Amino acid sequence: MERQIYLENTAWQEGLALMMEKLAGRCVPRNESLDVRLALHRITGAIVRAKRSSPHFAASAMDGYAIRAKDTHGISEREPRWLELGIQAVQVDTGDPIPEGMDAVVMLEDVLELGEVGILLQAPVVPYNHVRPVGEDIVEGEVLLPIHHRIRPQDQGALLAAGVLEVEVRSKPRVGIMPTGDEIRSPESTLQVGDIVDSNSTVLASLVEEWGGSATIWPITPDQPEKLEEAIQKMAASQDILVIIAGSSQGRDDYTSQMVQKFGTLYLHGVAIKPGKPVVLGEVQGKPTFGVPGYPVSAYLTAHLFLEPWVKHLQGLSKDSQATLDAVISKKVFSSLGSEEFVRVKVGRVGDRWVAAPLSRGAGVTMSLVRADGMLRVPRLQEGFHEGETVPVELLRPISELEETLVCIGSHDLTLDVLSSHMKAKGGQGGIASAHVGSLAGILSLRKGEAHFAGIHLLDPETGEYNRSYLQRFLPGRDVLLMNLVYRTQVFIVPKGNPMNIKTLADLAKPGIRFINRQGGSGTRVLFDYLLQKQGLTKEQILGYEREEFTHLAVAVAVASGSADVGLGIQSAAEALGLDYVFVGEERYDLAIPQEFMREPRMKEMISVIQSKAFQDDVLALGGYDVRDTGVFY
Ligand SMILES: Nc1nc2c(c(=O)[nH]1)N[C@H]1C(S)=C(S)[C@@H](COP(=O)(O)OP(=O)(O)OC[C@H]3O[C@@H](n4cnc5c(N)ncnc54)[C@H](O)[C@@H]3O)O[C@H]1N2
Ligand code: MOO
Repeated sequence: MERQIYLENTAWQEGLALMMEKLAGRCVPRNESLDVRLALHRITGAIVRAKRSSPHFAASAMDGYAIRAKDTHGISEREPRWLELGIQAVQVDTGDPIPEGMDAVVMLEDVLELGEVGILLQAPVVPYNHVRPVGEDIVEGEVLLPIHHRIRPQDQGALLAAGVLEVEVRSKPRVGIMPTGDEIRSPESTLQVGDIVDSNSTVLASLVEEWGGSATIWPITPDQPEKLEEAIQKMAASQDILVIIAGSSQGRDDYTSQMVQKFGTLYLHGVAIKPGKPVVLGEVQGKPTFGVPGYPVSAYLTAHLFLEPWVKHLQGLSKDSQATLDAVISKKVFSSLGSEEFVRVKVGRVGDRWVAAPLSRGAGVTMSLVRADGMLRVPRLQEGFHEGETVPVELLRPISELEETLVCIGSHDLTLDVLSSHMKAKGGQGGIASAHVGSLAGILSLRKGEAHFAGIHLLDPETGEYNRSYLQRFLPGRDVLLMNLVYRTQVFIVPKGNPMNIKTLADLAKPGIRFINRQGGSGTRVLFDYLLQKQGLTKEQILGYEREEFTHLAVAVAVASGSADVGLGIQSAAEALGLDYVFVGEERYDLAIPQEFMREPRMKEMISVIQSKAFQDDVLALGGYDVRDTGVFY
């Protein structure tokens, strides 16, 4: 098969519009009749009218007595009147039919006296008093629901009350999802090097279900043209929409676009978005067909941009617009010209403004989608955003949750995640949104009003003291409290068995030892530079000094994967990955909290969690932590 090496660079909106223009008229919604009791969340395919009135008989609205209103004319407190039971008054309960000839109900509590043969009234009653007339709620023939209405529980109630047992709904669009690739394995497989778990199929199928479709995941198909051809034809025969995962790019085994061309029409290969550029748009046997890129974030995003409108179209719906808010961006976002880039962000409200902190940009980083509170779009003809710029963010979580979230910008520590989940366990919706930028950058975020607190561990080489002098230097005149979160053990993280026999800092300068560093401004970097200086070593003597990671875990991963022999980091990160370590020293990890946020209920909540035994026990279980001052203010 010929390799295509040209990808288009069309705006995604144009790609979608082109596909709609070619196919929308031919692919239209279908209806089916469904038992109302099974119709929750389905979309009505026609106007629904009442088959009978409700109530269908005049009914008492209260417990009491049915009477004739005219029998009460002239009654007053001074001239009460007896109505004879069985003749002028008949006892009824709420919902009972009104007996023939009666036209009003007096409530039990409005009856002055109940005698053997009658009831004594002291006020007149108007006709239809406490009577629900026929059709009070629903009149036969009336429109109950419009077309293209998503059926809710209360709608089901009204339909049944109105005698409607079967309702015309849109058939769920059938979406076939085909994972492809020689390296793709089903989730339960034991993985060999090079194998990748098929996570995309489930993500896409669940999205389709959320959008009202019915998804079927096809067996994993290897990168062989004959196998792919057979599968795609079978899928086209039974499904309304086809999705082929991976093989969208230009590699040796990327066949999707040729396949679409062979069995149908290729409309477009490649749009100007990042991630998700190599998406394939076309039709096979008249069915809208999508080749979504294999990288999980790309697959998710292209599904939202292209597949969602089609799943909705086949139900007669259009895509809902996303709620947005304006947020101040916490760090510069650079984006290359020419592509619209979708950046995942954490969002929180600090003081009276919203702050957005960008997350990892990699198309393979699924956790960026898990952690994201919102999506920021960088327009095609823009090279990004400046730090501090106000930008619109599309929300991926309810705003009520975000209102309760505390924003922590600063150094990374594993106990922050434990803290956040303890806060959620207590019923808090928000928890902590943390961005890991290093201690110094965290202090600067406090200065700019972009965080509620910062996690910091900055050693002052002059005094050997932690943190306080940095606050004085960078936040002069600001009232910022320091609370200890933990003492933690810094270690040299080494592979299991310590094959390079690293014992002291001096060993790091030995020839061939590859070090992995932390970014400038991180507390661990400050500590490392301090240790080097104390030892009389220079950075030139450390191989890999220039190679930087942003978190302790990333350093541990570099050691675990064999790309570095040693890194400086916290003991818990080494333990989390089953690595060995060499003790370096204990350091103080504090939370710096501006006084003005201490009044916030969510901050008080966090402090009470930090001071709880349950939280501290979980911290100790991580290993490498000491909680002797946890929750103590200095
Ligand atoms: N020379 C070029 N290489 C690539 C380009 C390019 O323009 N020139 N584009 C890159 C971009 S951008 C993307 S996105 C990917 C698209 O890749 P494909 O759609 O062809 O997919 P694969 O290469 O097969 O896989 C990419 C990645 O995704 C993993 N994958 C695949 N299926 C699944 C699944 N069902 N569940 C989870 N993960 C999956 C796969 O194993 C790979 O790791 O191409 C770039 N390359
Ligand atoms: O388009 Mo790819 O999804 O940028 O990584």
